[in-house]
Amino acid sequence: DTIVQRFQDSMSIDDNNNNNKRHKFWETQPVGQYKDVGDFTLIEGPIEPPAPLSEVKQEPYNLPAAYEWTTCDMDSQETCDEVYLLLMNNYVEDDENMFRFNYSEEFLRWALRVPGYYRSWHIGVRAKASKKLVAFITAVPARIRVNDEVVKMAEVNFLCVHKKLRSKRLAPVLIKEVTRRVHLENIWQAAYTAGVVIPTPITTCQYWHRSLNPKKLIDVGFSRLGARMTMSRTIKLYKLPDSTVTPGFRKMELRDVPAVTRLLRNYLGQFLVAPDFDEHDIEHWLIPRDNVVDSYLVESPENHDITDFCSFYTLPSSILGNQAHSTLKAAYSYYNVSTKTPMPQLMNDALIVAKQKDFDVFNALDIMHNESFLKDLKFGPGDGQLHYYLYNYRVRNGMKPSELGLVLL
Ligand SMILES: CCCCCCCCCCCCCC(=O)SCCNC(=O)CCNC(=O)[C@H](O)C(C)(C)COP(=O)(O)OP(=O)(O)OC[C@H]1O[C@@H](n2cnc3c(N)ncnc32)[C@H](O)[C@@H]1OP(=O)(O)O
Ligand SMILES: CNCCCN(C)c1ncc(F)c(N2CC(C(=O)NCc3cnc4ccccn34)C2)n1
Repeated sequence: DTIVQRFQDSMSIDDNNNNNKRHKFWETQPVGQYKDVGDFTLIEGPIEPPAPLSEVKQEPYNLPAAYEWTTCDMDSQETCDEVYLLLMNNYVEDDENMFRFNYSEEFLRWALRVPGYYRSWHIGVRAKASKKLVAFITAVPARIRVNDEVVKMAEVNFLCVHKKLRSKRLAPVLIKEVTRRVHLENIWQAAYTAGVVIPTPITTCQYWHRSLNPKKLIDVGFSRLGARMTMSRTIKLYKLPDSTVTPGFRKMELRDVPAVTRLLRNYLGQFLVAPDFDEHDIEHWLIPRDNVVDSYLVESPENHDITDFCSFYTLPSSILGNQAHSTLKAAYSYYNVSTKTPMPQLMNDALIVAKQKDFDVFNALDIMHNESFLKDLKFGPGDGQLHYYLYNYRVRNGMKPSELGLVLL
């Protein structure tokens, strides 16, 4: 057992070629573990059975003495302001710390007050002395179909610890507390996404970006001038018509909910993992809301059938340390269905509307059938990957992004 051998052992990647990072918290959780990858004896479905509610821990987990739990009532303007500011100053940044998500207050109310939501799942941590909000995590109920099983799940999001309280193992406490509160409602599975790799992604998606305001994107460092390209040539390359081209293309309205529900349920049925939306869900998630979500459909001029649908949500980013621009206005592709209008034409109309609304960039993941329009419509691959996770539910290995029909905010 020479020094060299010990060094080699420490540097060895473990047997199934995953990074040999220790996950002291995630190794204790009912999630696919790295050692399970490639083990085809494991069957699809829950990893642990539900526990009797009497066995669920009744009281909250312990926090460090200086901190206390708080439930964030998003109906309260004051609390909503606190949540907005915590996230605006401490939420997800890109690897070069040039941008930070700036979810708006109306977006947060939309994302959190969903049909059947539990206020107790909007969890904050305050410093006892100052009452300052220093951490946050949320869950909302959702019915997610995995293959042929519709499972009641919690969608977990907005996990955030103030920059000054990082690397103190607070995140595992927040995750255990939201898990406990979800268990109290007799729900045993969850879905979540993250830019980080933890045990174990069910699939990993690539972000693609379509420039709408290339000059600003280059000025702020979001994109770079292409080789052998001038700025004027770049602006011309991304130019879009002033108005949409598809006959019957119009904004979605309340009266369209039944038809859009049928269209979207039918479309999402083909993916391995997808939401099981009913009309109430569709009304909440897809009726247009200024600065939050935009939805359009194609109503056939002949017989008034609704044949196609497209939608995107508004998620600006703060631009950190740029004199000329403070905000990047980004649209994120949401749910799109094409049964008559070719996907590239439908999504080009979405780009045209986004440009009309002064968005700087239109982002899309390579999930569902998005690959069918990404290249045609001049999207470029981004540097950000988004990993999808299920908690306490095993899916068969090697799911592809194109088999995924779920978009989290
Ligand atoms: C049945 C119901 C179940 C419900 C729950 C389902 C699970 C939900 C899971 C959450 C879904 C969230 C979905 C979103 O919101 S993804 C967006 C996450 N938020 C941000 O990135 C905002 C900026 N960053 C921060 O605020 C902090 O860095 C956070 C809070 C992220 C970590 O704080 P900090 O940096 O101070 O670290 P620590 O010392 O406290 O803790 C270190 C431990 O935490 C693990 N870690 C780090 N980042 C993440 C992450 N994004 N998901 C899961 N785990 C994460 C890490 O691997 C390590 O564990 P292990 O590697 O040693 O094992
Ligand atoms: C938990 N909810 C997951 C979804 C949150 N979403 C939208 C997200 N999660 C991770 C990402 F990697 C990401 N990307 C969009 C791509 C992008 O635009 N990258 C440049 C950029 C501009 N602004 C920011 C802010 C933060 C990170 C990268 N940024 C990469 N999007």
